[in-house]
Amino acid sequence: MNIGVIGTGNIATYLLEQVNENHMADGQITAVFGRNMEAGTRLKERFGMEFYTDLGEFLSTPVDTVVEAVTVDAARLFLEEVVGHKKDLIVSSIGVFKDFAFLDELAKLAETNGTHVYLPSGAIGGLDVLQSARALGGLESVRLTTRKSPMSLGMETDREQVLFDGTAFDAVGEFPKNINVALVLAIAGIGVHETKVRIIVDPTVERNTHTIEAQGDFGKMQLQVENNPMAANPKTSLLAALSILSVLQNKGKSLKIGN
Ligand SMILES: NC(=O)C1=CN([C@@H]2O[C@H](COP(=O)(O)OP(=O)(O)OC[C@H]3O[C@@H](n4cnc5c(N)ncnc54)[C@H](O)[C@@H]3O)[C@@H](O)[C@H]2O)C=CC1
Ligand SMILES: O=C([O-])CC(=O)C(=O)O
Repeated sequence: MNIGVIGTGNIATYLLEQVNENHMADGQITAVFGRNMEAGTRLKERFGMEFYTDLGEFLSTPVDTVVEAVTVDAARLFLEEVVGHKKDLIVSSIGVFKDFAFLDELAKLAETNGTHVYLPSGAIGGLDVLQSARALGGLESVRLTTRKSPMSLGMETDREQVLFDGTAFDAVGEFPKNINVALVLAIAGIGVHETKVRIIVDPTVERNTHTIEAQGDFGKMQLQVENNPMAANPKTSLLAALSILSVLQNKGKSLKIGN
């Protein structure tokens, strides 16, 4: 598998380390697209892939799978063209699907082009439970409580404070770099306006902690992940990068685990 990566930041660099240096997936990152020439040249020298600042040129290379690792706003600019070029797509910035119609469009384009769009579970879990729970429409409520350190939220404070309490839709609008998890939860569950989100800044925690509570015909679920932040970008949890690596590892396999 020839893999392309959009982005030259933390997740992009982590994937280059794990795939090209440590051979932790069945394939090679052969091309990276980004806007930062200096970062791209540095990555090229270290990991041996090609670097492109032109998206069309990047997509004309023989990559079969593209990983997006930029930002919610930048993802909106690039994703359609990736699927349009008949590439499989793995999305990190799930917040881009706050516009649900865009996800629908992208999925239809992928179907027409015979490709796949992957939404990794990222920095959370429980998506299997939510999808099973809603199989007959009986999932009633989903709530996410996210607790992060001031550093992870890019702010300074010495007291615990609820920064946001509302819907997944509004959460992504206000915290696009911190709450992609709310969107994947909404997509797997009951939607962006029905999924409730609370974001708390807490100077006593080091880990990015996500607690998911769901209820429905199936019963109840409570799931908490306490994520170690990544050194290169403490806004992002290691589990988020690992989940993309895991999609790459499982992609070609005949055995699928979980729904
Ligand atoms: N799904 C999930 O659970 C999670 C998703 N994320 C998301 O994953 C994405 C990547 O995260 P990191 O690598 O940690 O972020 P990062 O900030 O380290 O890297 C993002 C890179 O995107 C580049 N970029 C921004 N706008 C661009 C544009 N218009 N064109 C080209 N490049 C552009 C920046 O230069 C930067 O290098 C972010 O959107 C982040 O919010 C992060 C954590 C969890
Ligand atoms: O990495 C995390 O813990 C969650 C995060 O930033 C996001 O969902 O955007």
